[in-house]
Amino acid sequence: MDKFVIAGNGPLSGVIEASGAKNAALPILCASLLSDEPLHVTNVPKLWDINTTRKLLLQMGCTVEEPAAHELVVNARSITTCVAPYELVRTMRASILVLGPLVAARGEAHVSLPGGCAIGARPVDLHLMGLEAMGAEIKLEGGFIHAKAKRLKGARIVFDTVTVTGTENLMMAAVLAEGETVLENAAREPEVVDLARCLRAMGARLSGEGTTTIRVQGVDKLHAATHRVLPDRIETGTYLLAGAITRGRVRIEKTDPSLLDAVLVKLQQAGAKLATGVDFIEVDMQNKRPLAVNIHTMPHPGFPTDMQAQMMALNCVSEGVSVVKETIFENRFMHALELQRLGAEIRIEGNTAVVTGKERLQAAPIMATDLRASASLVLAALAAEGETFIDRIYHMDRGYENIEGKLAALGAKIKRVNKLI
Ligand SMILES: CC(=O)N[C@H]1[C@@H](OP(=O)(O)OP(=O)(O)OC[C@H]2O[C@@H](n3ccc(=O)[nH]c3=O)[C@H](O)[C@@H]2O)O[C@H](CO)[C@@H](O)[C@@H]1O
Ligand SMILES: C=C(OP(=O)(O)O)C(=O)O
Repeated sequence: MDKFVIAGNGPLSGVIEASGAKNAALPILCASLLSDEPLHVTNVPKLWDINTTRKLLLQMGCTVEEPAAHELVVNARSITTCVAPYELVRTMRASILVLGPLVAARGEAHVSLPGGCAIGARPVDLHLMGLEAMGAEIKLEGGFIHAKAKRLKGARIVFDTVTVTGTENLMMAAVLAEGETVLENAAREPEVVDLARCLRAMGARLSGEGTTTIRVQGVDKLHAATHRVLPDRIETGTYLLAGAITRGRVRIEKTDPSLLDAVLVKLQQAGAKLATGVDFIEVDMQNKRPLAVNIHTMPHPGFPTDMQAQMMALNCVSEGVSVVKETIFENRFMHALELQRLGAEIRIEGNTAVVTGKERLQAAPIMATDLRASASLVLAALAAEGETFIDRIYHMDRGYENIEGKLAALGAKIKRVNKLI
């Protein structure tokens, strides 16, 4: 199993480019199932989750071409099966995103129930409730969701919890339904907005994305389209924190500062000097120790849960005491135990972590438990004294393209090794 060996070596500095957003590319690739014509997606990040989605689409009978690096053309005309098997779904929760498109466009779907992962139970009851409200017949059997519908019917659906993939699944289902669907208390995440833009390019009629009410007027069919995936705000935020935690100066290009308002506010509170332009963000810590900042995760536009672990790592070396409250997932503090191995002082009480900043962390062998937990460990290792070994970094490859290349370009000493150490 691959490991990272990271030697903390002072301030990082330099310029790197953001990749396309994983959490936008995944639903957009699944949206290809809504049409018999090709969907050409550009700025697709090179990630494990993208490979898994590709395998999922291929085994359903879609064709997937790669006309250039970071581009995929998917055509679902030749689809032969509406099954998303356990072997693929268990490696990627986002596979649930084929459910809405398959029922809407093909009248049936058989999707393995996505399991819980290390960050919480993550049920899909709201996805199913919405599809049922649109007239789908749903059965759970043998670990699978079986959904059937002749043609879905528009409905008014009120989410009692804000759900990102739930909103995406039902938005995709609604574009081919008969009549109007209204999604209330919808997720406002930029990735939902990006999916809506892609659907519109394919001929869908919808409005309100980016607000809590999304209205969709169903159409009979969608057509070919080209869509560029928006930049990854979580990847961008992670590298900005790599600059901050090492007291360095890092510039991220091909990104969009308007996607990261809540994170940039926290970086400023931590004492970072920020410069932004239409497509870049630069963080400059001016060699100073960061200040501790309180975090309270919230659905967009609040502070993203997918940046909580990385921010906790920053707090571990900041001046002062901070309170980190996780309100989205009930078990998203696995990184705290590993950060403690590096000498961090963290006290967990329910969904709250109280972090007392230390001037320095010390290297130790540690283990990645999920995607963003891994990112926080990499950040902490960059700021620790000595050589840190991080095991199970396959989690990281799910969501960060060429992480060691990008960090090395900023001056980090990071190596991927594949042997027992
Ligand atoms: C592929 C993708 O885009 N993943 C993101 C997506 O995950 P995902 O879409 O799975 O997360 P949700 O927004 O659905 O989850 C939010 C909360 O709602 C709960 N819930 C969700 C659905 C449901 O049917 N019932 C229910 O109770 C979840 O358990 C969780 O407590 O949004 C999360 C929250 O921003 C991010 O951390 C993930 O990176
Ligand atoms: C939790 C994440 O992804 P997923 O929903 O695919 O598990 C993430 O991107 O941080």
